Order: sequence, then C-alpha cells, then structure tokens
Amino acid sequence: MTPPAGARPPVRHPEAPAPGEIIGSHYEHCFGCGGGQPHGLHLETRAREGVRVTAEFRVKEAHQGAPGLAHGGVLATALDETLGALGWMLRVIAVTGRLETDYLRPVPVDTVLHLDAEVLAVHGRKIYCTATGRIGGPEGPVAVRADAVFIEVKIDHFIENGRSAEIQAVLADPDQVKVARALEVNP
Ligand SMILES: CCCCCCCCCCCCCCCC(=O)SCCNC(=O)CCNC(=O)[C@H](O)C(C)(C)COP(=O)(O)OP(=O)(O)OC[C@H]1O[C@@H](n2cnc3c(N)ncnc32)[C@H](O)[C@@H]1OP(=O)(O)O
Repeated sequence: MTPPAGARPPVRHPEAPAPGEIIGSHYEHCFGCGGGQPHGLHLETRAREGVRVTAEFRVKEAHQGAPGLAHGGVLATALDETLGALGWMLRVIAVTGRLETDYLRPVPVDTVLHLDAEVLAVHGRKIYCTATGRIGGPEGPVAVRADAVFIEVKIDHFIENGRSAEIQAVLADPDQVKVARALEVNP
C-alpha cells in the first residue's frame, strides 16, 4: 500500500470536472452509483480541488448487516466507489486492485456517511489512494477508512471480461458512449 520509490505525485487532468461539479454515474446498473439499482448506494460524487472527490451515502434498510447497522461490505463498497471516481480527475479508467479497510465506529441505518477520497501517488499503471467516511457531518469523526491501489486499464478490460449483452447495450446507449468518450476510451 506504500507507493514505491519513483512514484510521482498525481496530476489533475486539465479537463477534469471542475471543483464542486457532480461526477455522473459511469454505468446505470453500477451497484455503487447507478440509478437503475433499487437497493444500490446511489452515490453522487463531486469533484474537488486537486485529485480529490467527495460523496455522501445515506445508509438504508437494505444495507444492514447487524440489526440497525450498516454491513461492513456495503461500507467497503461506498469507499471503493468513491475511490473509483478519482479516475475522472486523472481521466483514466482504473479498477480496484487492492482495498484495505478499517472500521472505527458502527454506522447506523439512516446515517449519512460523508466520503472523501484522494490520490496520493501514481507509479506506472498503479494509482495509490486513500478515503475516509465520516459521520455526523463532513468534519465529524471517521467511522471507516480505506487505502487502495487502483490499476489503470483500457476499455478492452470490460469488452473482454464483461457479459456481451450488457457491453452491447452500453455501446448502443448514447449516454454511456458519452461517458466512455469523456474518459477517452471510446474504441
Ligand atoms: C463498454 C464499457 C464501458 C465502461 C465505461 C466506464 C467504466 C468505468 C469503470 C470504473 C469502475 C469503478 C467501480 C469501483 C471500482 C471497482 O469496483 S472495479 C471492480 C473490482 N476490480 C476488479 O474487478 C479488478 C480485477 N483484477 C484484474 O482485472 C487484474 O488483476 C488487473 C487489476 C487489471 C491487473 O491485471 P493486469 O492488467 O494484468 O496487470 P499486471 O500487469 O499484472 O500489473 C500491473 C501493475 O499493477 C500491480 N498490481 C496488479 N494487481 C495488483 C493488486 N491486486 N494490488 C497491488 N498491485 C497490483 C502489479 O504488481 C503491476 O505493478 P508493476 O509491475 O507495474 O510495478
């Protein structure tokens, strides 16, 4: 999880979304950000200064592990999805290689988790990043945190590994093609 010697500081892409701008969902059926998932997290991420994003996630009934408390895997998903949005700030597509989470406080249902993620360093295709989830407000105590290594991939990663029906549907959808173009990965 420690950036190796030779890692460089991240560089915000000149065409990254402006600070405060909402970063739209990358895929309607994404469990983290898609509007087409009734029990999904519906994360809405915002670009910030530098190579940083923030998001809010309200824990719902469907996200419980213990009675009245968020499931740890769901909280890891919220951290993962927020970290994934950092690709927009670098204008690359990247997938999670490693995600290490710390759970510091229980997160009750109906709590809003205030998520904040930033890239720390880049080494080749590896993107070293970190995220926190706070409760009680953006300055509240940290309930969950994560360190991660994301790996930059090309669109072939999805075309070769995804299910053909969904891939074809994405490529036929002008909105999704726009997303892919925005990431400069349209084949
Ligand atoms: C038509 C469709 C439109 C779609 C339009 C937009 C889609 C926008 C999607 C965004 C989505 C975000 C959503 C949230 C984030 C997820 O949830 S992503 C989903 C979860 N993650 C995955 O499924 C990844 C599964 N793993 C893999 O596919 C492969 O292992 C990887 C990660 C691509 C790496 O494989 P590879 O390309 O063969 O890489 P490889 O050459 O082995 O390694 C490259 C470097 O990375 C390092 N590395 C590899 N794996 C790891 C690891 N696990 N830990 C640490 N380092 C690693 C290697 O050591 C190597 O380092 P160097 O030697 O260069 O120093």
